[in-house]
Amino acid sequence: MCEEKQWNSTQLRRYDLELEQIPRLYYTDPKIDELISLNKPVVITGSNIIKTAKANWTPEYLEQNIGNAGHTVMLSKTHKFKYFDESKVLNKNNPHGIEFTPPTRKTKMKIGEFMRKLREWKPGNDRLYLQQPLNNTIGDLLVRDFINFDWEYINNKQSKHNWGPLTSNLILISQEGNVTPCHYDEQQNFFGQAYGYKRCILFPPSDFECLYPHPVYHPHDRQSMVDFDKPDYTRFPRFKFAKGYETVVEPGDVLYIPIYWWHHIESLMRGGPTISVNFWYKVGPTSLEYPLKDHQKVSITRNVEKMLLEVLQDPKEVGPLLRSMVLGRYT
Ligand SMILES: O=C(O)C(=O)C[C@H](CCCc1ccccc1)C(=O)O
Ligand SMILES: [Zn+2]
Repeated sequence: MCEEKQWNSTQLRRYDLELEQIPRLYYTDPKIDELISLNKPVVITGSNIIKTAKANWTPEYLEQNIGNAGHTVMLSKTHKFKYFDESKVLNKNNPHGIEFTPPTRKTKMKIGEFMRKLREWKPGNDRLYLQQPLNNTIGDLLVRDFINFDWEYINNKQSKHNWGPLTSNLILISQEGNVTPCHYDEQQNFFGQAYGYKRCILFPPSDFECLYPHPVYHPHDRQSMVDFDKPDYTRFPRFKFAKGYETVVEPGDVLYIPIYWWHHIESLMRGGPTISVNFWYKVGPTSLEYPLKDHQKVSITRNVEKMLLEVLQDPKEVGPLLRSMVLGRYT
C-alpha cells in the first residue's frame, strides 16, 4: 500500500539545482553494501538501527529524559547555521587566526529552556538548534534506547567496510526550517532520523570545483562558500554544473553520508521540530590504491594547502605560487 506522504513540496526551500533522488533501499537489500563500498549515499529503510529512537524520541520525551545538564545550543539570526571552527578564529590567544564575524553563537541551555524558547518562538527571534554529543549526562531511558539500537547491524557495516572506530553520536534537535549549509566531513556517517522530516542534498567529492570550499585555514574550512539562497555566479560560475542528489528522510530512516560527500540539511518548513542522531566514524590512514578515489584527492589537496600555509605563512602567497607552478606546465 502506498502511505500518504506526511509533507509536500511547498515545505522545501527552492534552489537553482538539478537534483536526482538518492536510492531508498530496504535494510536487507544487498545493494546497500554495494553502494556503501562504492562510497555512494543510500537511505536504509525499515531497519531497527534507531528503532527505539523512532518509537520514543518526541520533543516531550527528550525534554523529560535527555538529562538536566546544560546542552550545546546554536543561535542564529537567519535560518542558516553555518558551522565554524572556533580554533581558527583570530583572538587574543590565536595570533594566526583571521578577522571573522561568526554567523552563529554557541550557548549552553537546559532542555526545558530550549523547548520553551522553541514553543514561544516568533519571527525576529534568534533561531535555535540543539547539537549535543551523546554523553554520560543523558537520562536512563535515553541510555536504554541507545543500548537498544540495532548495534549488530551497525557494527556489521562498520567492519565489513573497514570503517574506523565510532567517534561520536550527535543528538540534533532542530527548529522547523533550520538549514545546515553545504559542507563535507572527514568521517563516514550513518545519519539517523528519529522525529520529523529533513531534506538532505548531497554532492560527490568530485564536485569540489563546483562548490568552492573556504580555504583550509578559514574558520569555515570544509564549508561551501556558495550561498544556496542567492548563488553568486560571478564568483562561483561552476556552481551551475553541480550535480546533486536529494532525499527527504522520515522517522526510522538512516541515510549513509559517505566521507567527504557534500551535504546540505534542512528541517522542513512548517514541519515542526526535528530530531536526528548521527554516527560518525573516523577512518584510519588508508593505503593509497590506484586509481585514487575522488575523496582521496580532496584529502591530498587539504594536505598541500596545509603544507603551503605552514611554509608561506601568508595565505595571499598560496595562489600566486600555485599559479606559477601550474600554468603552462601542468595545464
Ligand atoms: O551529521 C552531519 O554530518 C550533519 O551535517 C548534520 C547537520 C548538523 C551538523 C552540525 C555540526 C557540524 C559540525 C560539527 C558539529 C555539529 C544537520 O542535521 O543539520
Ligand atoms: Zn555534516
